[in-house]
Amino acid sequence: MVKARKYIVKQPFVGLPKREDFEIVEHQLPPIKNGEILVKVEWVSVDPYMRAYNGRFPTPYDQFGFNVGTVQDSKDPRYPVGRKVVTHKGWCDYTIANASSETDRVYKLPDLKGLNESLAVGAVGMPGATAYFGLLEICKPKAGETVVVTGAAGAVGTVVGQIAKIKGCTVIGFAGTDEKCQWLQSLGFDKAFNYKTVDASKVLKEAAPSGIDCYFDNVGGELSSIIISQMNVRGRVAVCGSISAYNDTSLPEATILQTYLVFKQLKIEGFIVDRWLGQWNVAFADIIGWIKSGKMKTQEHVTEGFDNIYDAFVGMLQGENTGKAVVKI
Ligand SMILES: NC(=O)C1=CN([C@@H]2O[C@H](COP(=O)(O)OP(=O)(O)OC[C@H]3O[C@@H](n4cnc5c(N)ncnc54)[C@H](OP(=O)(O)O)[C@@H]3O)[C@@H](O)[C@H]2O)C=CC1
Ligand SMILES: C/C=C/C(C)=O
Repeated sequence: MVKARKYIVKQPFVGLPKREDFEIVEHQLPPIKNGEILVKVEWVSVDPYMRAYNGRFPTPYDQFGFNVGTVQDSKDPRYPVGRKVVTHKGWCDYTIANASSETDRVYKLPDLKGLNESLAVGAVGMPGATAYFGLLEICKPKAGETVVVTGAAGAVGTVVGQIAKIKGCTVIGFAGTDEKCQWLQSLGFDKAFNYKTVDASKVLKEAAPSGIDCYFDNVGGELSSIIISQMNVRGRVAVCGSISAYNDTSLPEATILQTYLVFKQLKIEGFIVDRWLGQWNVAFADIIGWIKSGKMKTQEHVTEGFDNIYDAFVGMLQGENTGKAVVKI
């Protein structure tokens, strides 16, 4: 019998999630049954969707999310002892998973060719696939076009901007500190602006005098309205998320965008990365190749310790991370 720990969400979040919204529960895992594996978790991911999806589930629920671990015991021959796996079993130190369960979402760790295993919840995981398919399938950027990305210094945004550079675009990022903006420029972004201090409308007119062709929207809100208002005819917007509003308790006032959508004939499309679930490996192979060849750089914001997952989560929502926020268990 293995003693395990996990985080349970006890009550719906109101505004920024509070420590008391969670409870750490210690429990004995039963012996595994046929088709199950026992996994020792090594890396846990903290992501914005854990906030965004909170209202959809009745409480209490086990905090879901991707993690990386090693199979310790197995009654599934596809996943022998020692096999590295990704699961969606969330914030826990040991877990029992079933690879045939849609919610457990077990898959073999991709061949990372020597890269850090934690990347399997970042650039070579769900966030990387989000960037890859959202940009390439919805924005469809062409060489020479101008791409803007918000949330640019985060897990998804850093990959979006670097893929756009690889595709020959001019890339403008928005992020929440001057340090993040300097780092983005060191990655090859043509311009990066601190959305908290600049006049976004003004800096965009200067940085993209011929207008914006593609916008990868991670944040929503007024910043996105300003960006969309400066798009070129037939511009494409991939709406990935709206983190600026996840902690809001009331609907904010909104700029009317229809004028721009109509007269600029914009295409604006929301998406969930699972649309391309069967093709994630294609994204992972390209991203691993770009990292190995030096065309793409990754950075992680690592928090140590199971007891600190809540702090890592709230820190990420408040912008403490540069690159992907992960927790080492
Ligand atoms: N559609 C899909 O399938 C998916 C969507 N997403 C979405 O992509 C977005 C980015 O996720 P991810 O890369 O994992 O997270 P990040 O690594 O970017 O972390 C979140 C970042 O959001 C920024 N942020 C917080 N509050 C605000 C605000 N009020 N305005 C602007 N930015 C803010 C912070 O950076 P800063 O310092 O710059 O403010 C923070 O670091 C989210 O909206 C998420 O929900 C993610 C995965 C899949
Ligand atoms: C799968 C993730 C979705 C969002 C909105 O973050």
